[in-house]
Amino acid sequence: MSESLGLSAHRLEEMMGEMQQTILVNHYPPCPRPDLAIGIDTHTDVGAVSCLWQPDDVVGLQVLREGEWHPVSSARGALTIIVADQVQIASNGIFKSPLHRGVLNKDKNRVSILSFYQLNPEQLVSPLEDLISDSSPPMYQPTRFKDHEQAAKGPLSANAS
Ligand SMILES: O=C(O)CCC(=O)C(=O)O
Ligand SMILES: [Fe+2]
Repeated sequence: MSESLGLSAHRLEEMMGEMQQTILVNHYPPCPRPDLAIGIDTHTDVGAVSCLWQPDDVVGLQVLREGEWHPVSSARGALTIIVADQVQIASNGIFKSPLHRGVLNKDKNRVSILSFYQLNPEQLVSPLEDLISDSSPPMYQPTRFKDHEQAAKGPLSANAS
């Protein structure tokens, strides 16, 4: 990911500092009225990146793009990588941390397994200097991970001004 921004291979990782991995297993039981209920409501992931494994063929992850919800299916056995907020900040908005949600299914169980890469609570993340120029001013202020986690509600907003 760093190299795709024209940076050295570990630049994003260095900005994130020592990360810890949190594993989460979600179970979505069948729901007779999926139109009236939600599994996991709209959010962005707050850490660096999230790896999602959907072991069943039941699609439940949706991402919001241009005002529309799109299902995200994975090839069998494949991991889906979700860019999270800290990579959006460090890349100065080039990588986007998508709004997503988990929806329910009428007659099928669904399990999703996630590995979140979280930061040390004191870790300070700011847009990488190499990505800042007169034409690309910083979109975010340096923010400690614990403060971001606390404030995280809804979409990540540009707050450098
Ligand atoms: O179950 C899913 O596919 C998404 C879960 C999710 O977004 C989360 O736990 O943060
Ligand atoms: Fe999520």
